[in-house]
Amino acid sequence: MRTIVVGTRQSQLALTQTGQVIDDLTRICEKHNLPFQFEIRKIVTRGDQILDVTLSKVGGKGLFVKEIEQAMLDKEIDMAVHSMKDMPAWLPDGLVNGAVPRRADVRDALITKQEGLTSLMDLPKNAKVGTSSLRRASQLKAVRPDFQIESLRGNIDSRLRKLETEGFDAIILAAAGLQRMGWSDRISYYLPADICIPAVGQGALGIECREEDEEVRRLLSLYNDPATALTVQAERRFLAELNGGCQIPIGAFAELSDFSEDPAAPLLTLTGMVGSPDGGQVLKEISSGTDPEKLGKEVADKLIAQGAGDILAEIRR
Ligand SMILES: NCc1[nH]cc(CCC(=O)O)c1CC(=O)O
Repeated sequence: MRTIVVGTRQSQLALTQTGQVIDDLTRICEKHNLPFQFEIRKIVTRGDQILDVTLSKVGGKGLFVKEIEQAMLDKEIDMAVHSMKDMPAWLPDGLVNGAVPRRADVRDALITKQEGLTSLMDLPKNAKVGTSSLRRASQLKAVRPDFQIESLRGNIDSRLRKLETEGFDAIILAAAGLQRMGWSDRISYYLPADICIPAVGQGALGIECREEDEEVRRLLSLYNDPATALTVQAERRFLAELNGGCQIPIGAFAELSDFSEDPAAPLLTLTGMVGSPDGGQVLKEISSGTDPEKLGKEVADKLIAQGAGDILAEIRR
């Protein structure tokens, strides 16, 4: 019996996600009679150590995954469960994304003190809104230029506490994280994905493993959800094309249409956005196609033709 060591960050969300993935994999092993058991190894990443300071100032992509990837290359762990949106667009040599499980909710959610919200227009004038995501700030300011956007850092649990202690009218979090924690009753309003385009990979998980580990790869292929994998592939190609990390106001989400003519090559629709942090400019493009790589590149090219490169250059300066 092989023990597969699963690396994870030690935030509540990371531990919950890893536990849920191990439960799913255990069920798959029972069903297919595979001789594996699982063990969790907690790893502190640089991103966890510097949650209080401005992450974008520290720079670098993959602040939450680097140490975990090194442990995998060093064979201290065999696989790792990541939030897909924290994964850099490129993986290091020797590692692969072995499975993309079925995606949860892709949308961002508003958590407010006021109840019964039916739109962003229901929030008071000059509302103080907490988010450190330039992507969220840009898209909210585009609809409500009066919003006072203020930085909000930390794990999901500490961000929820800050809604009360720091006097925000609203904070924004990914719906998926709250749902996985069993806290979806805190959500007052789901932001429609076409108004606030989610982060690339939002709501999805990525299970990373060593390229040469055939046993683990075979197990993970049984856990992969092909539809989610295709949509995430288009979004990530889009991100790679714009050379984006999570600290840049870029968003994208892809959907599979079920009215496809050819079931072997389902039709994907990808919406992408690049915005300025003050919401003064929000560029959006949408395209459809069957090849996720071509589609990701096509939407990125259309945004660059609209001037997305200038917005991104200004932010990276
Ligand atoms: N950037 C942090 C992060 N990374 C993954 C999630 C949870 C949602 C997901 O898996 O997409 C969150 C929290 C948030 O953005 O609210």
